[in-house]
Amino acid sequence: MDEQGGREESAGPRVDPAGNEHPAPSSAPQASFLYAVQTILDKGQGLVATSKITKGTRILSEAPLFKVPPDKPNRKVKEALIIKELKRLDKDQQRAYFALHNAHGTDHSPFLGIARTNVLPLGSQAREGGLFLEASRINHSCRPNAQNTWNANIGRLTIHALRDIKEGEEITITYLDQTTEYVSRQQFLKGSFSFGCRCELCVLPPARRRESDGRLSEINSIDEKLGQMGSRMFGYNKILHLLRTMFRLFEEEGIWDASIPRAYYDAFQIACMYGDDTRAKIFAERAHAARVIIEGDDSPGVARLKRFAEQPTQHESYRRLAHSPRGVRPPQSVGGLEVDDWLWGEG
Ligand SMILES: C[S@@+](CC[C@H](N)C(=O)[O-])C[C@H]1O[C@@H](n2cnc3c(N)ncnc32)[C@H](O)[C@@H]1O
Repeated sequence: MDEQGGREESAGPRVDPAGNEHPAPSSAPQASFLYAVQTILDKGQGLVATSKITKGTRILSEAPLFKVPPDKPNRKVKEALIIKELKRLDKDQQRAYFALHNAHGTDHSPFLGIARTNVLPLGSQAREGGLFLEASRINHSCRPNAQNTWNANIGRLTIHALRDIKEGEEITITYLDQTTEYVSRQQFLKGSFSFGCRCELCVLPPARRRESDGRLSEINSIDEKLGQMGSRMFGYNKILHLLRTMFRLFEEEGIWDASIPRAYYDAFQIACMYGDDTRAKIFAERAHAARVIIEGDDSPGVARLKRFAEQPTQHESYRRLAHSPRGVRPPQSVGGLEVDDWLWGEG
């Protein structure tokens, strides 16, 4: 499929995001006709909000046309598997597959080129991907307003609004980690998707872009340190301090995605390790609340966090680093400020 940048907008089919065949059981707000597939200047097709979409809304829920194995070990094997899957589809579905964008030109066969351009991951750590006809039309932004998540409970990919989206605004997801710095972002997007990103973050003036890169680099360095948090290399208070710094950097960078519940989960784990039940419970509750916004309340990850929020002591690492409880009751809240200082060990 060729890029159609600059053409007059033509509203495509409207889609019922709840999916009539398999309605999603999530209680996240949903509405019909939330988006239309349209031609977007310089981006080919994309999804545009047809009404205001509030943060946490499930915009789309879609079953894969087929699943795609990881790239390695062998391209030929992968291609043969895709061809086998395509043969199982009906003619309309095959046509829809070949109408998807191919960012790889003649570098690969169309079977592989289309798959490599459009596959979305089936889980944050999953090597397997899925081919989705509707979600594949969502373009990238380094500061997206929506997030894709594979929900294994319902066997569907879901897209949720990360913030309020205005009517007429394009719906975007990110194709890479939001903490990737400018040059690496551009290289990856050019190499894997053949475009130079011109999102709000990528068009910042050079001085502000350097500041942004500095924050992203600091987030990544904290993340590395947190990876060693079970090793006693850093004490409890130091880790809490690092996490609070990370949340401040997320806020300054405008990052509000799965990194938020992940960081609260890290905080939960460390509080568990030190037997700090009170903080562990609060961190698990925050991780749960953030993840519900991003994935709805029907995903396996959300159910797990709910269990930990109810019973933090059930976590496998509970009191692994300290045998006596560290928890103290939180101070009385005055506008929430003291509680947050106490929570991060800075009160
Ligand atoms: C998964 S497809 C997204 C849907 C695609 N626009 C279409 O017409 O089907 C990925 C391709 O969309 C285009 N694209 C996605 N995000 C873009 C962006 N921010 N700027 C320019 N092009 C973008 C690139 O051509 C990329 O290879």
